[in-house]
Amino acid sequence: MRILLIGYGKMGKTIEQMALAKGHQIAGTIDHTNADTLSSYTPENTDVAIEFTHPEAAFGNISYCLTQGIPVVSGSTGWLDSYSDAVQLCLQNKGAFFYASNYSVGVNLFFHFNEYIASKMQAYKEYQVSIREIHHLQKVDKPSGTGITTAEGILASFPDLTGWAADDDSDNAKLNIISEREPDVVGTHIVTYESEVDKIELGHIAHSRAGFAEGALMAAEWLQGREGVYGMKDMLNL
Ligand SMILES: NC(=O)C1=CN([C@@H]2O[C@H](COP(=O)(O)OP(=O)(O)OC[C@H]3O[C@@H](n4cnc5c(N)ncnc54)[C@H](OP(=O)(O)O)[C@@H]3O)[C@@H](O)[C@H]2O)C=CC1
Ligand SMILES: O=C(O)C1=N[C@H](C(=O)O)C[C@H](O)C1
Repeated sequence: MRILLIGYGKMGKTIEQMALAKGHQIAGTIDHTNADTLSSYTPENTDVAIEFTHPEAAFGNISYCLTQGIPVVSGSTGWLDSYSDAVQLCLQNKGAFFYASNYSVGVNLFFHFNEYIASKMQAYKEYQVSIREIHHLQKVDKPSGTGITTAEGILASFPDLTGWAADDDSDNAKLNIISEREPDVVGTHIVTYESEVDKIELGHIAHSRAGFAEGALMAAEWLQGREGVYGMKDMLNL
């Protein structure tokens, strides 16, 4: 595949290495220094775009790909207020759009187990549930996209909770997502159910960015020849 890397930072560079090792070609790379060159990419020179940028840039990049007919895989977080607009654009243009807050297969298994555990734990009101996410100091958004997806998986089974709160345990009707930033942490997510007498935890710790890159490349390959809006549950049959 000829892959356009929109975002050539930590993720873009990890995906580039892995894509080349698998025999794919890099159609081009986009960062702040050459953002104006995005308009030179079309389905004639690009089979798929993989977009890992920034909350402010993601929707514009995805919109460009969908209106031009370039299948797009995005992993950017912090822009999901515009997700339904991206879905509309994809459907209007008969395009192909794949989105995941986290491309690691391990995290998607964690999401699956999280939903199952929440469906059991909702009956045990003595437990207080919370989420903790820990990331590197360069991360610009909080809570993490993965933290929010984890919260949504819990909230589906907890009708008494009215939503999630970012770093705020003052409202017991909200699921608190605690965000911590520490040097060099790739991505850690922990769900805790705590009572007076004990504690149950489910966690995922990423050792490197390889799992994210592998999943994004798998999604780019899987998206070839498809039309519509997809996520990891579709690809992994979870
Ligand atoms: N879904 C998943 O599995 C994962 C998602 N992520 C998410 O992916 C995103 C990127 O992460 P990461 O690679 O670590 O971040 P980096 O900061 O390392 O890289 C971001 C890249 O995007 C470029 N960029 C930012 N804004 C613009 C813009 N307006 N126009 C063009 N290029 C732009 C930056 O360019 P420049 O360097 O010139 O500023 C840089 O090349 C984040 O939202 C993160 O949360 C991260 C890991 C896994
Ligand atoms: O910014 C990161 O690094 C990561 N971002 C994603 C998120 O916000 O969930 C995924 C992963 O945890 C790494």
